[in-house]
Amino acid sequence: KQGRGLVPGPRGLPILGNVLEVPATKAWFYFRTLGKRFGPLISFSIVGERVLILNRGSDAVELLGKRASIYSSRPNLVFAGKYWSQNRRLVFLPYGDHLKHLRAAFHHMLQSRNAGAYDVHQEVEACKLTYDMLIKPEDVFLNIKRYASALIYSLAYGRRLEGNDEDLKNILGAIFDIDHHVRPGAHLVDSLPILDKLPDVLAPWRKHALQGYKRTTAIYGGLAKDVLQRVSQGDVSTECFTARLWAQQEKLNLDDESIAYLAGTAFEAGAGTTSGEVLWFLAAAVLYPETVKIARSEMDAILHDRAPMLQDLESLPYCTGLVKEVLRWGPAVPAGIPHRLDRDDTYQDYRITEGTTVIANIWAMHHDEETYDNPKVFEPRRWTGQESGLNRASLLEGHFGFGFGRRICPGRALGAASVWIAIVRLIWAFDIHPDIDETTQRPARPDPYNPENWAGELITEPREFPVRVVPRSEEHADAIRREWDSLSELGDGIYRRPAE
Ligand code: HEM
Repeated sequence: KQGRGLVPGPRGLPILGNVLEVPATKAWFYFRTLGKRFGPLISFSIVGERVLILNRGSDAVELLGKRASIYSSRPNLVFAGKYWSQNRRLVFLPYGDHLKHLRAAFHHMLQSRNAGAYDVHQEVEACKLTYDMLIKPEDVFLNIKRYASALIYSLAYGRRLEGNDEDLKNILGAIFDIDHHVRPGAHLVDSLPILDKLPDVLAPWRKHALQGYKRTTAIYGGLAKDVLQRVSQGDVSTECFTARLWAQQEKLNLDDESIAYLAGTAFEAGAGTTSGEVLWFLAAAVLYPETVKIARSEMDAILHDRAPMLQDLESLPYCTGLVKEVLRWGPAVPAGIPHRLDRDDTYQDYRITEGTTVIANIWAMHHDEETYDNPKVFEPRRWTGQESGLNRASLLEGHFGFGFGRRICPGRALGAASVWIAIVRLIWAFDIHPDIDETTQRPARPDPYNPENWAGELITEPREFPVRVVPRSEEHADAIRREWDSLSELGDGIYRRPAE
């Protein structure tokens, strides 16, 4: 074969390329289907921009991982990145010094003073999740979303979400806006950056984006200033990302707005992903009830009725394998976040040109038969039985759910542990049954192979399905009520409880 051709892919129209073929929604399914015709690497163009799709993990490890020095940029998002975010959202930044600076600050922000300090937050909120399931069984999905939001809110702003519902409404509004504006095709200027050369009068979208920036800055800025005020009154004694940034503001060389956006970004990137994974667990529990039974017997045998804590993670290999399997089987970010290639490159027999947008189809990678045996099947045992056992770090290995190389998710350890404690607590306390689906008149089957069962585009979750989460016994329901009652009595000191 002659070398150095372009990666194969569907032939598109002149100028428009394949823009009319690529579906605007759930594109990871379409990209996987293309793989059946063209192989694991596929390329095409969209209005002049080259796009490379990676459907197999080993290619992503090579390109986005080993060659990270040139594959770590992001496509240029003029509307959402340059104007709406004023380059303060690190997730949209091209690779370079500004990104490195903000990623370093982000790491610093997540660095807890005390080992295990987040465990208390995660366990308190997981207890609240089980309590909510008891008292609001009709709100199964909402209870899980509330869990993830309350957790990130407490870590980011050092106080409980309860009683601060207005904040949650504002933050979710800001997330909704930004999500809306990054959708493919949302703004022509993102496909044709030359339009950014137009003067304001011919580019009314610019004003619109700047207003969005102002609105979001008021929300995130207000929350960050409030932390500063509470710190000065000696009123933030718990874990708090924002307080940590204020304390190091000079050393980290951050202006006030950057601090506000770093904490806001943690919320944007961390809440929907965490709840998305816990919700995919619900789908797995309905489709593979025997795995939940095995996990529960393991817990009962080892913990003797006690509710699981994060410190039990290594003693519960099947449960930990189950959580890892959730991260593989139902990735919350199925098409990753696009990377961009900074220089011409060659790979295998192919030429990949500078500026190519590289999409890691994480969902296809996780369902690739050459990588995993029977990938369609939810099977926790594929992760157990290794001699070294499973620990917190191994939750992050063997799959691609947290992305790649220099853009790998900086919140992955926190996210994986939050997903773990929520899932094992739910298994410990509740039976999960499918409810009758009104259209089919059969028990719901939220099969992830059907695009109809997915909600969301960048950050996803299973579309809501009828499910019942019922306490497994009156003793377990009582234990949850008792635990929550004693935690609530601690008031603001709730997260200071020594982890027993
Ligand atoms: C189970 C939960 C989570 C999942 C599945 C997840 C997944 C991902 C993925 C796939 C990416 C894209 C990586 C790439 O471009 O290659 C990403 C990026 C990111 N994540 Fe997460 N994430 C989770 C939780 C979190 C949490 C809790 C935080 C913050 C506290 C967070 C913060 C971020 C940030 C800031 C980025 C952008 C990094 C960059 O552009 O350099 N994530 N995440």
